[in-house]
Amino acid sequence: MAPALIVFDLDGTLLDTHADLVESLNHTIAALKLAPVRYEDLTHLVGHGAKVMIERACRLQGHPLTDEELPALLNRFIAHYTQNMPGKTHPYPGLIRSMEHLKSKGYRFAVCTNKLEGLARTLLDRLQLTSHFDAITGGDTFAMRKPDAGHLLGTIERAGGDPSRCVMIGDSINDILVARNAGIPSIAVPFGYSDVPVATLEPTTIISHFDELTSDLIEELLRSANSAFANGVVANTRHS
Ligand SMILES: O=C(O)COP(=O)(O)O
Ligand SMILES: [Mg+2]
Repeated sequence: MAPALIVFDLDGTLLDTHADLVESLNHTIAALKLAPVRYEDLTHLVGHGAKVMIERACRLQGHPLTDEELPALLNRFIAHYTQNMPGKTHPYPGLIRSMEHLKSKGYRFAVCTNKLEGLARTLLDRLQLTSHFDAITGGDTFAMRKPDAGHLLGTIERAGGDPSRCVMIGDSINDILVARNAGIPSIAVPFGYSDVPVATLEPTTIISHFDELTSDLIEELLRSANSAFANGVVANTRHS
């Protein structure tokens, strides 16, 4: 049987990006003389792409944005974030070891993030991680983005994967929803930026450290998902 494709979310799943996101976001909103946001605010701000993050941060600090204000702020964010990459950003503990191990068994990897694709690529390049992934797609790669199934299914297609041999791993609601919408099992990690406990998102399973991301776990998830699928327990959304 073909080895599975493991599709990762980026912010809060592959990489601990919080320090640099907070720094660039605060640099961005300082242009409007708004007070800085805190790390704790990120759970509510991150996961829907940079535009939403900037809009929400401004609203949080008492300044709802007009459509005219957003483009300049987005450019300010992109410039600052790009210039400082990789900054303090680093892979979560055990990630590289787990990927190397899974790779040696033939597993393949892709990234499906709502970050702008260009930012995701530059960040992964500067951390020398790009070569691990057969596809990297962002919130602006397709006409739709997470939680729309099309973003995940498009990522799988670009990686040459088979949707019946894929799992999605992420830290927040959009990751769990995109997997459910695409008919693919999900693994949640609790160390990212969800504003609710990840168990309440009802992922297929939860791992609290990448040491738990083993081939046994992945094969078990795929077996259960495919038998539920074959028995008609879950809707056939995979190829819609
Ligand atoms: O909000 C973002 O920039 C992206 O977040 P994600 O990598 O968790 O999808
Ligand atoms: Mg995330």
